[in-house]
Amino acid sequence: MSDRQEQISQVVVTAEQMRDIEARIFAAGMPVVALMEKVAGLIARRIQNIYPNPRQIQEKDTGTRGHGDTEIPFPASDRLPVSASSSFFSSNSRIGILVGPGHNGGDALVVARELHFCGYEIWIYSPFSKLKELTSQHLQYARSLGIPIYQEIEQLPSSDLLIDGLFGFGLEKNLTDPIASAIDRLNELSVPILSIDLPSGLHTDTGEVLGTAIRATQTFCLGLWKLAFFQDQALEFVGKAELIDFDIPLADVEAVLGNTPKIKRITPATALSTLPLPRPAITHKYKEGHLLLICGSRRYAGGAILTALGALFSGVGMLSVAVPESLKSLLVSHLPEALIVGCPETETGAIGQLQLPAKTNLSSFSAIACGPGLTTDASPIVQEVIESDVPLVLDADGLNILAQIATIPTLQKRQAPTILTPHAGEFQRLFPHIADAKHDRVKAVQQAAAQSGAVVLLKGARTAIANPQSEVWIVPESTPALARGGSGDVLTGLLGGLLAQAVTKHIPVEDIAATAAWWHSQAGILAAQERTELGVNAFTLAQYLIKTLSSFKR
Ligand SMILES: NC(=O)C1=CN([C@@H]2O[C@H](COP(=O)(O)OP(=O)(O)OC[C@H]3O[C@@H](n4cnc5c(N)ncnc54)[C@H](O)[C@@H]3O)[C@@H](O)[C@H]2O)[C@@H](O)CC1
Ligand SMILES: Nc1ncnc2c1ncn2[C@@H]1O[C@H](COP(=O)(O)OP(=O)(O)O)[C@@H](O)[C@H]1O
Ligand SMILES: [K+]
Repeated sequence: MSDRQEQISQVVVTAEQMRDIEARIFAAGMPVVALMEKVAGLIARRIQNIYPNPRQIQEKDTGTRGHGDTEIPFPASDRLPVSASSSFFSSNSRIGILVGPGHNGGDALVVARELHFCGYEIWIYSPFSKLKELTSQHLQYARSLGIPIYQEIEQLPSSDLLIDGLFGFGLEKNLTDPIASAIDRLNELSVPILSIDLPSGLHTDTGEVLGTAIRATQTFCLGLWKLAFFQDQALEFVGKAELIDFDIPLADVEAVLGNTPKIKRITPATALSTLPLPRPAITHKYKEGHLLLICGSRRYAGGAILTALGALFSGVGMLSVAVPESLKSLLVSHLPEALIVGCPETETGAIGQLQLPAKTNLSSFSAIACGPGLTTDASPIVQEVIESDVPLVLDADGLNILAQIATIPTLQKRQAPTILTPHAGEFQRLFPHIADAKHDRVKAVQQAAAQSGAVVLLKGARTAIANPQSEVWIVPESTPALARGGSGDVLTGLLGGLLAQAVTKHIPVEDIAATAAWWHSQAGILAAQERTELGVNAFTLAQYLIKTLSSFKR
């Protein structure tokens, strides 16, 4: 990947930012019509690559080279094998093109024309009577070529693939009938749908469904990643997401977003560069961070083991684990290398008092991670660590206790860095006044971090991390295999272990939170690839952490 591609792949934009970036390109002299040709040309070639026309394949096999036999500038890796690709199309490789009133429709019409010339059988669905001028011209030309055009949903012939160019980032208000019910009917056809730029009907920034939306099998996001692609609620509409890079100059991106964009996609390069690797040759265990984990109760013993395993695989120099006395022997048997601190417990089996080894206090540790499996009976312990001056990760019951004692005023008193790792339910308890949590996770996490002064890592299908300056890091890919009890405990341990190392190496806290979340998701992805989505229990996930890292480092 070139430096430019790497930088582009980190960028995430809102509709307004995308409009401003495009406006700069047009103002600099790039004709709108030329850009549309370029973008749609790339889309058309990509479609030929993924869904080769069986007629072309036949011609190739028999040595006759027909029109459209141009070089395809994409790797062939995701091209279907010839036999499979031939069978993707029933017999006639028929593609239906859905055309909206704006330039998303214009893009779709250029794709229609190009695929028509490549021998695909094309029909067009154009339900709007008023089109933008350029779109209207492309429709007129398509008509002149004899491509059938339908206005009514009832008239549509069958197809093997639909290309959705109804709306892109220009959609602003809710869709209403008749287009809304047409979209519902298109979704019911059980034909694969490839959306151009964005599944039509989704809000470009929040990913909310504006009335109704196309359920795409695959979406080609044009130019720069739009924010909707990383909002959980959009994922079931987006399908497989891919960026079509059409050479937006970095200078224009920077002019609109500034040198440090507010929202960034975490890439392998950014995540790996934050890891405390390589280790200096001359070091010792206390220089590589000392993490104190405070977790577990008689009721929740397993959570303590999982958190400790996550920490173990972070590579942290020293690991101490404070648990209720009755869990000590269990923890020792699972983690012979950790220092297990048995603590006096309450009647209910929660940690009643932190009893650290002689000559040790909380300030002896580089970082503390506290919460998994504690139960809310451990409230005094959580208050004690919050009052300490040690960098802190709070999760699970640590967060529930924080919510009980008032999140924002409590955190504002802290001097050392704090990372909160709530899932959506815990987030709601911590920040009940943040109304955006349900319809805009990214905005919600920004607000939570700004108000509390903590780094907030909001877990979900696409985990988002924000710092108090409202900068956001997004984990761009993950797997639902992680939706299992205990996966979050592994993350807390991993993050705690990385934080302890980061503190000694002066790595920014928010960067290490982003790296931990990315690593955790990648381990889930690799484990799911090898074991299916059903085979990734939390214990297994922890075992995949190091394997994942070495697969990237190779
Ligand atoms: N200018 C270009 O040549 C380029 C075009 N691109 C494409 O252009 C798209 C943006 O184009 P536009 O700004 O024209 O916007 P869209 O094509 O996304 O949609 C806007 C059109 O839909 C109408 N509309 C909006 N909300 C509606 C509603 N609720 N019900 C019915 N009609 C509604 C508007 O009146 C307008 O005509 C991008 O998504 C992308 O596909 C760019 O990606 C690449 C460069
Ligand atoms: N649908 C999903 N896709 C990807 N990751 C998910 C999904 N659901 C949950 N996760 C991840 O799994 C982990 C679950 O953590 P959490 O809710 O704290 O569970 P637990 O407390 O049982 O460990 C988080 O890292 C979260 O981001
Ligand atoms: K679209």
